[in-house]
Amino acid sequence: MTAEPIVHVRGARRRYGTFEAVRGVDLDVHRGELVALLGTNGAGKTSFVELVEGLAPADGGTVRVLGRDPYRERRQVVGSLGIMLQSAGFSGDLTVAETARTWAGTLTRARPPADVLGAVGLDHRADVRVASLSGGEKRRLDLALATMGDPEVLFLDEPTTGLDPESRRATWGLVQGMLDAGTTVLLTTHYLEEAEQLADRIAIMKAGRVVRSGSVADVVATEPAVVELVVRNDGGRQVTPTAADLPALAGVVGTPDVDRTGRVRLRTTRLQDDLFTLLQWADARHLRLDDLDARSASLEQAFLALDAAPGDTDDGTRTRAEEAAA
Ligand SMILES: Nc1ncnc2c1ncn2[C@@H]1O[C@H](COP(=O)(O)OP(=O)(O)OP(=O)(O)O)[C@@H](O)[C@H]1O
Repeated sequence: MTAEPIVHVRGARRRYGTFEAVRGVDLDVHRGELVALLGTNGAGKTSFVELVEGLAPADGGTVRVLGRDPYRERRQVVGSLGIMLQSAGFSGDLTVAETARTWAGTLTRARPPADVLGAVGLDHRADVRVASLSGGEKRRLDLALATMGDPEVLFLDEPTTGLDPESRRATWGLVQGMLDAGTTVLLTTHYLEEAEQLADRIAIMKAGRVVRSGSVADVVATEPAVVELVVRNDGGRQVTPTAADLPALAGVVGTPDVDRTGRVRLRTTRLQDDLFTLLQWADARHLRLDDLDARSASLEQAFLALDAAPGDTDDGTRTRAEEAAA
């Protein structure tokens, strides 16, 4: 039997007045797994994550963390959660060390503050006032505090925004270490590379709904691969085929494009089958496929295609755009 997911959400909804920011979201996160929530600005990620963090009540649906309602049974779960918000709002007057010690005092069990600050590379800044930290250093302090209680479940809302590439990689290493130790993580991010690096599964939100979810490979597979090539005859001379000269391809999307230089470019949902057909076609005609470049879509291409696709919002509630138009 599959163990109960650590985070289990069905049909979650959240409204601000008449505007519905979270519109029936389902999501499971299993023990030791990292799920990354992606989506453009305003997609509803933070509004959703706050429901799971127990910071706001859902206006509909079921939200469970460690088997409990994180809002109504907050006292029972809060000690097992680590929460890194987009802006934590610590007092700027305290030093980094004082902030860490104060935070440790609020936890039932806390790792030594010096260890936690060391893990995020802030040990040498311990005596600096929080107000004097750079944006990236503040993010790292937020992460240190979120992980100080060795949480079973860690919520990270854009944890590496504003970090330089080195600190970003250091953060990924720290999160990976926590995953290896069995922590369950729900992460929101705008960095697709971060999701590719860390996530077991991703969920892409758009206008309050999850429009695609699965492993990165699953999500990327929904977007056509691209094939580019130049055709030459057996004497090495370039031949410029028209789209009609090319063989029928089972997975081709749209019409193959032949540019001014004779380079053929097509998109296909059946890369292997269509490459095989093209190679057979060329072989039978004593042609060569030169400069052949066949590549699966990137996560960025899949993400942008989903964002560009028209949304389905016909359920009686208003999206932001509909609100503005009303
Ligand atoms: N307190 C609020 N009152 C009214 N509308 C809100 C409130 N908080 C968020 N919204 C709206 O809800 C929608 C979703 O916002 P949310 O912050 O959840 O998106 P997000 O995906 O986290 O965006 P970002 O990537 O920019 O952080 C947006 O249209 C936002 O303007």
